[in-house]
Amino acid sequence: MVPKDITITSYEVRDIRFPTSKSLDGSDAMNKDPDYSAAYVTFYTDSDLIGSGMTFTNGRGNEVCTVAIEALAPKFVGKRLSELTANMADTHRICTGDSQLRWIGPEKGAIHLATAAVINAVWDLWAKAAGKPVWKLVADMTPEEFIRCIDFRYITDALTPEQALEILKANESTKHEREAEMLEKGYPAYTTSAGWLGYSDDKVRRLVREAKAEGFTIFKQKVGSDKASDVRRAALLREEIGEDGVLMMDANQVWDVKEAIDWMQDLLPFNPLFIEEPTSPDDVLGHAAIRKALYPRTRVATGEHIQNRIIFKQLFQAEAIDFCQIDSCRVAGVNEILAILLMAKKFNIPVCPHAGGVGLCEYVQHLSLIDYICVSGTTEGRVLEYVDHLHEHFLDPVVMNNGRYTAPLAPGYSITMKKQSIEDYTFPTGKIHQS
Ligand SMILES: C[C@H](O)[C@@H](O)[C@@H](O)[C@H](O)C(=O)O
Ligand SMILES: [Mg+2]
Repeated sequence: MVPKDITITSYEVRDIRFPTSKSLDGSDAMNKDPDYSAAYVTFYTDSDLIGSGMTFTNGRGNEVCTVAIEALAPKFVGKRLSELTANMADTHRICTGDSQLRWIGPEKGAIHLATAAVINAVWDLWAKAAGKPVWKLVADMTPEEFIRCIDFRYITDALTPEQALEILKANESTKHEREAEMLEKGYPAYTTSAGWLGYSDDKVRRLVREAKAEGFTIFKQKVGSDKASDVRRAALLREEIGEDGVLMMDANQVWDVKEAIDWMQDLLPFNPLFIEEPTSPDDVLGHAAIRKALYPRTRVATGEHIQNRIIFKQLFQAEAIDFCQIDSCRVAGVNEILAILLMAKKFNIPVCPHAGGVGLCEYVQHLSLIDYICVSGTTEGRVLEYVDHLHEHFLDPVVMNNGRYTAPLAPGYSITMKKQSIEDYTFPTGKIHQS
């Protein structure tokens, strides 16, 4: 039974790790043997409902993030859901404005990853209480309710609340058409999981063929470790996907600015749509320089390590990127994402969310639907990342159909893990970690 207003009564934090390094799933030039991990929080309430949230890390990063979540979660105990959701911008500041903690951010690093976990858990609870998936909860908001979720501090020089309202109001009367279209067709996706760096050429070839048979036409290749093998792999991928297939490349931050420009000269003949994370995520002007040197032969994408809305603002202002790859749990959850979606719309940059990790596909399907239905109003030039790993651990896993995400219908944020998976993969006590 769901009482009229529910109260958070306690929380639990888990360090959940999946040994993906054994198969090199998720491997790239910077993260050679990642263990996909979730620093996972559950809010228990005085009802049957629970709020689930997580942030993504690789392996031992979980040790730090679970402690950071422990520092934030107690602030939510005793709070009524209605008081947290009445003004989500204020709820954001419960985490980002605590002067006992703010010094270790602000709004970046482990404390911000932890903020994402707890804020997303509130969204999960809110949506479950409303009986809707998160995307629908947001799609049903008025423009005024939508912008009440956003902390506009530090971004009003690029986007004012009034301008945000204007964007949302312009889409209001046609929202239901786009919602119906998404329910019918789903959101277009690309796959990264055929192209992990540590896979053999034979495995890549087999996985590309399988993905093509499943309806995928857009593929991402990992680059940046060894130029000769990048070129060989790119030729293999082009051969498999043909000139009509779309190829993306991802360097995961391994290069200096000039090195990125030079290295890409040998890969440009394979016609990559973009080069992702060519250099440090903090280097706004470096991205701008790389973009200037390579445009229009290829474009620049980044976002999975962009720490907050402020850096996204600067990337937009500096014309440093062509694709904005929001990450659902690096910035502070749905609230901050809404701010970034609106800025991207204003600067006319397509949003193609990052999803290479555990739970990220489950999260971002909601965000792309919100983007399409409420903010951008188009899927043109937009495609949502998909990786084919670990979905079986979630109660409401993503459902793919012909290379598209099917709109999720279950109430919540699709991020609640199965009890057995939580037990088995909790580090170090879970059964999976005993051998
Ligand atoms: C370690 C991870 O698998 C990354 O390689 C992954 O997030 C990747 O950058 C991506 O774009 O999906
Ligand atoms: Mg990437």
